[in-house]
Amino acid sequence: MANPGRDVLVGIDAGTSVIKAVAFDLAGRQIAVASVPNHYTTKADGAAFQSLDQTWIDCAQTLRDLGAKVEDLAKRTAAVAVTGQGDGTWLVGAKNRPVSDAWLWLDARAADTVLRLQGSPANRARFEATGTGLAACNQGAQIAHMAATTPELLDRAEVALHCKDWLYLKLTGVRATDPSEASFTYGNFRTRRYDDVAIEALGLTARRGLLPEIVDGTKVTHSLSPEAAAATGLLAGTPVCLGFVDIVVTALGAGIHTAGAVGAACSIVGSTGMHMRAVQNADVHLNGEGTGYVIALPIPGMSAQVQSNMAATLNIDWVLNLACDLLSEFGTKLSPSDRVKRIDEWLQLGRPCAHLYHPYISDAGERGPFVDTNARASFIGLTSESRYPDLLRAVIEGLGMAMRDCYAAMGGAMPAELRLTGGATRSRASRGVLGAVVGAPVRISMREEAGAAGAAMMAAVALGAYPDMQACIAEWVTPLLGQVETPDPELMQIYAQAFPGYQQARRALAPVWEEMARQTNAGRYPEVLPSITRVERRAVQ
Ligand SMILES: Nc1ncnc2c1ncn2[C@@H]1O[C@H](COP(=O)(O)OP(=O)(O)O)[C@@H](O)[C@H]1O
Ligand SMILES: O=P(O)(O)OC[C@H](O)[C@H](O)CO
Repeated sequence: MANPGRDVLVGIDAGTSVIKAVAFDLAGRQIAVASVPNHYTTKADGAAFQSLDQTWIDCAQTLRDLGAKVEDLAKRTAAVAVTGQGDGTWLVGAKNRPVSDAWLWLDARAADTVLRLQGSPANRARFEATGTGLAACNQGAQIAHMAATTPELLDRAEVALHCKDWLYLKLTGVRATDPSEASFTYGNFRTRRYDDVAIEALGLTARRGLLPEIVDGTKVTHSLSPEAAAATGLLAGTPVCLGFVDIVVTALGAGIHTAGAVGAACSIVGSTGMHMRAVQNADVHLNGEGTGYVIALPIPGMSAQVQSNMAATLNIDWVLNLACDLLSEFGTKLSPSDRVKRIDEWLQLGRPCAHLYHPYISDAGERGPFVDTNARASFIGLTSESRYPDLLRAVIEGLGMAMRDCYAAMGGAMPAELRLTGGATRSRASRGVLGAVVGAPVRISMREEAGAAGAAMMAAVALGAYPDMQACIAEWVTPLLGQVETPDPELMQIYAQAFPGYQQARRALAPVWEEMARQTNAGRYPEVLPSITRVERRAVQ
């Protein structure tokens, strides 16, 4: 290590719901966490945006709060590593000032542009290079949409960043992105560089100047600037590591790749669902439909083969909110933690496979294993006997069905072991359902903050605390993997029999969603009932 006496690594994970800063010792033991809620706004036109300045203020706050929890944090910090929510567009202009609010991965405004680009003959070549299907959440699609609709925004921009890149810029003054976002958006996962074919297929050759330098955080760090030191309470000159996108560093921390584990896969069941396995680049399977992501891992020559459900726990929140809205009409208020506590009870009361639920609750539709902005959630099989616990159970089963749909589309065998992380995997009952639907034994990690840990692991490798990532995994990840939880064979059979119906129904519903979207666009149906306002997490515009 370059600096003896510096015995703490700080990982920042700037997520969609929460921004966290976590302190670890050099062997990966968690010391303390500080967090603040993230703020973003959604609008009826599909917009989902957040303020760049506020994101930096929130991030700096978590670092100061962490400093209040860890004695002598500033002097002891060997490095800071930053990861964050992926996709989206964070435009920065002159003097490193934001050009506008950031478009998030949840933003659906680029849907028409995605359809146009998908229809172009160049799209397959783009997919073969990036390994990534185009969806409205991708920065490439969003910038192509801006180029067609609001080119003045791009004219004012000097660089197009992602969330973690913006925080890296605020921490170090360096405009950069990492190999994972660069290659799945505009590049080639094999070379981890930008690719002319991919950029041209998006129609963005003329805007190429917006793409920043690619920095591999396992090899290169930059120093914390004096301004950032003043804002965060850390010392100027502290090395800062630009982490890969949160999806793969979370998977790294949660055990996507450990020595000798054959057939292991990793699912993050958070706001969004990310289902993936670590493969050698030569073994990546590029499907005929051109969907999914291939995201470089911070391990040489390896990528995560990913299929993603746009919404995972957002569906659980929706069904819980439904109950809470009704209860509050009758004067009963349930706090968010009260609601979550009832999940297990309702899950036990609900009848297995009483209904089918398609968890496409996001306004942006679905992105894996099929891309359809018009896709919408639905229950199938309601009867007069259907009760609330049945619905709650169907929602969690639906997350499992969507997960199985994703793994089935990846090519090769279904997972031999499913390593789970994210809010919905906290309880054994929910894990039991998810494992039984996918038909795989489940394992969770004792690691509480997998995303921040994965970023900190990159800093540990960059500083030379480990000879390579494999050695770091052996100390930070493998020992924390919990017992194997075997799913109930009877449940597995019930779900295996129901799964073809789940797929058949979602295929059959596609023209219905299309027609509904047409009607909505024609103004026939109001987007939201006038009495119900959308969740405005914070008014930033
Ligand atoms: N026991 C559970 N079973 C199923 N879903 C859960 C459970 N606990 C939490 N969740 C879901 O996970 C979401 C996020 O949970 P939480 O862990 O509090 O947040 P985060 O993942 O952002 O840290 C909750 O809003 C809920 O939808
Ligand atoms: O912020 P979270 O939900 O942890 O991660 C979001 C992903 O990076 C996003 O779904 C990428 O499109």
